[in-house]
Amino acid sequence: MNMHIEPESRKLPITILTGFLGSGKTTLLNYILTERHGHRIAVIENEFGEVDVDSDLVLASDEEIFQMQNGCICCFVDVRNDLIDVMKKLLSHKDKFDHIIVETSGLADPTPVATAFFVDRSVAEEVELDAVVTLVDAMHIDQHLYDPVLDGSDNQAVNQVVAADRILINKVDLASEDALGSLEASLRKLNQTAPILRSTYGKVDLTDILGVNGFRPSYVRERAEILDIDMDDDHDAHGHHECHDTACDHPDHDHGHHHDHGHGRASVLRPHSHDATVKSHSFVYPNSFDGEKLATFLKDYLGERGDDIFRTKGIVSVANDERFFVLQAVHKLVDFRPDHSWGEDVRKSKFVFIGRNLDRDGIDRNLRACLAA
Ligand SMILES: Nc1nc2c(ncn2[C@@H]2O[C@H](COP(=O)(O)OP(=O)(O)OP(=O)(O)O)[C@@H](O)[C@H]2O)c(=O)[nH]1
Repeated sequence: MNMHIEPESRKLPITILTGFLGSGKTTLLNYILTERHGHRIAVIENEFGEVDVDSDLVLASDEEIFQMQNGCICCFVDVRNDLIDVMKKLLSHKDKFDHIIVETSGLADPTPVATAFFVDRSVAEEVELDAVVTLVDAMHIDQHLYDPVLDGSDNQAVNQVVAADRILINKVDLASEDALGSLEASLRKLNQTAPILRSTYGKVDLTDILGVNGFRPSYVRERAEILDIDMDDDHDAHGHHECHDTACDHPDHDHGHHHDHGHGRASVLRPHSHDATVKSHSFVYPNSFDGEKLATFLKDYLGERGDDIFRTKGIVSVANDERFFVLQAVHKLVDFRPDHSWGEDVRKSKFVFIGRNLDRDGIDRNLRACLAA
């Protein structure tokens, strides 16, 4: 008898995890990766800033983690093509996973990321978007939703809320019940349909955000049209590149001009303007720091300039201490604490500062002044 075996019909669900800088995406991811939930998850991360800090902060587990650091996932068609390449690799051993999470950088618009999965036909046949999950920092979101500097240009904090299929207000421990109520009301004005959930340190019932089948393709199609993204064209992996990210300071990226290596196709991505005033600067030092001096500098400096400096992260080697220290700051809120031992790893310290009006030389000078004698 001739048996006809059906090809695997179930598509691999993808969650796009987004949210402004410091909203708690990595925290939620770590919660997901360490929680027993029955899903086998692969993670694709796109970090903002050329020195990778996040991979040191994601808790190691059986899951597979792929870093994509060559630019902003929503701006660069090349990066979205890389996403497709990573996806193809994952699909080649898809028996190992039953869910993929794509964590966008904090300044990304999730819509161009979502469209990437429709553009490549071979991938589109095998995956389906489960939901765009947007984290909102209960303490800091207002200053980004109503950012006066962005008057008239694309506001990614707003876009992230508008595109959400699930909104997770995180850091509820830092906001009053009244503030949470009015935040919910303003989020509801931006997005009438997405369920709004609350969490502290990303702790949420995972069945509310994973495997929810909450994605709205019609919304993405509409928004793709506004962004001039052609979702019906089947692109080759490296066909087209438009670069407009003015924020990333990756050495390979020249943001002063517009370069387009199109091959005569219709435009794939019309430039959407990230906030050109937001920059990222990274610093790497081979020597160890005086922990107390550094902690004092960070508290004072960010206390003074933390309105403009949105996000600071670091992995720090502190003299006479076996452990590496983790720096996590969101605006003026600084957390600097020891983590586990360096073990065999080569000690070095790396910092990323993201924000407006960054004084690169001044930060470098100040950090050097905190190095151990
Ligand atoms: N108080 C409080 N702090 C939180 C909560 N969730 C996360 N944090 C802290 O907020 C900081 C930023 O969290 P991350 O998870 O790294 O944020 P992120 O969205 O991944 O940041 P980017 O990668 O820069 O976009 C860290 O210091 C976290 O420990 C929360 O619910 N309450």
